[in-house]
Amino acid sequence: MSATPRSRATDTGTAAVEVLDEGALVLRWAPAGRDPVLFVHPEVPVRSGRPPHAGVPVCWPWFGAGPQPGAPSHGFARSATWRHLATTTEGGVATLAYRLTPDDVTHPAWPHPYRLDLAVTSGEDLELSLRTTNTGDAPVSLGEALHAYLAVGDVRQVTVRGLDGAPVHDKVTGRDGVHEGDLVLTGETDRVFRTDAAVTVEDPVLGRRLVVTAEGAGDRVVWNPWADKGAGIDDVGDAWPGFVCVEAANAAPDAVIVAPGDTHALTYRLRVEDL
Ligand SMILES: O=P(O)(O)OC[C@H]1O[C@H](O)[C@H](O)[C@@H](O)[C@@H]1O
Repeated sequence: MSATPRSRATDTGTAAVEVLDEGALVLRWAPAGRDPVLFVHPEVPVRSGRPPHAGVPVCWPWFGAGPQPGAPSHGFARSATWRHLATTTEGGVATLAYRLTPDDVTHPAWPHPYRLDLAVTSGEDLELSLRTTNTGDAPVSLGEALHAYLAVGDVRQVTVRGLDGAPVHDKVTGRDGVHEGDLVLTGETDRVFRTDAAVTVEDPVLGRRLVVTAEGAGDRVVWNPWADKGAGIDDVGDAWPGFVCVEAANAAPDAVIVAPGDTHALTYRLRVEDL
């Protein structure tokens, strides 16, 4: 059995946060007095060498299937061990800084020089800022996502708001269209919405509303595998009703081009409100 990955936990009294060095994955976050906001399977342990379906995986430098056959789903950053640069706390807010460069990991499917920085800020809100710097001398194409697993009481009872009017690609049916109204999930859901709108998840079971805002990302992805597909994912299994992924992404064909010397920033913010 593989080892438990190294994690860093900080509780400022305002919020508690835990981040794994592997994937720079925010595994847990909860403002003081609140239930956990991110999904983690209640019984299946997180293990080294296997990116968990939990917390906030960093998908980078592509989203979904890779540019070459055999390239890992969602890129190579989520299975790499990032360098922890610092943890600082000030006024009840903790910030953890992580970095990844080609000295740490490369992949033949994306053979470009880069510097990737993730700053995780845990206070009354959770904020993740993912900054990609092109340190080479040619433009690069970048796909990415901050793939948050939001913990909910029962995914069948939540209402996802904010997507009305957005062009949508349904990865389950292969169809394109325009989304109308609120989104209520009634089966396997895997949709890429071309919008940068704020998205809220109203959860009557836990009596709370999760508010997601993001910048630097042209897409919002909503995913839940439902029972059949969930059964084939060992750290989802029958816990599938306990989350909905609301991801901020630049998914193909909305990958971004980063010019030499430039930095592209993707920021994801999460807030909890009472219903
Ligand atoms: O199992 P993974 O590689 O972590 O991917 C989990 C899911 O991530 C995203 O939400 C994609 O849109 C889905 O198509 C994919 O199934």
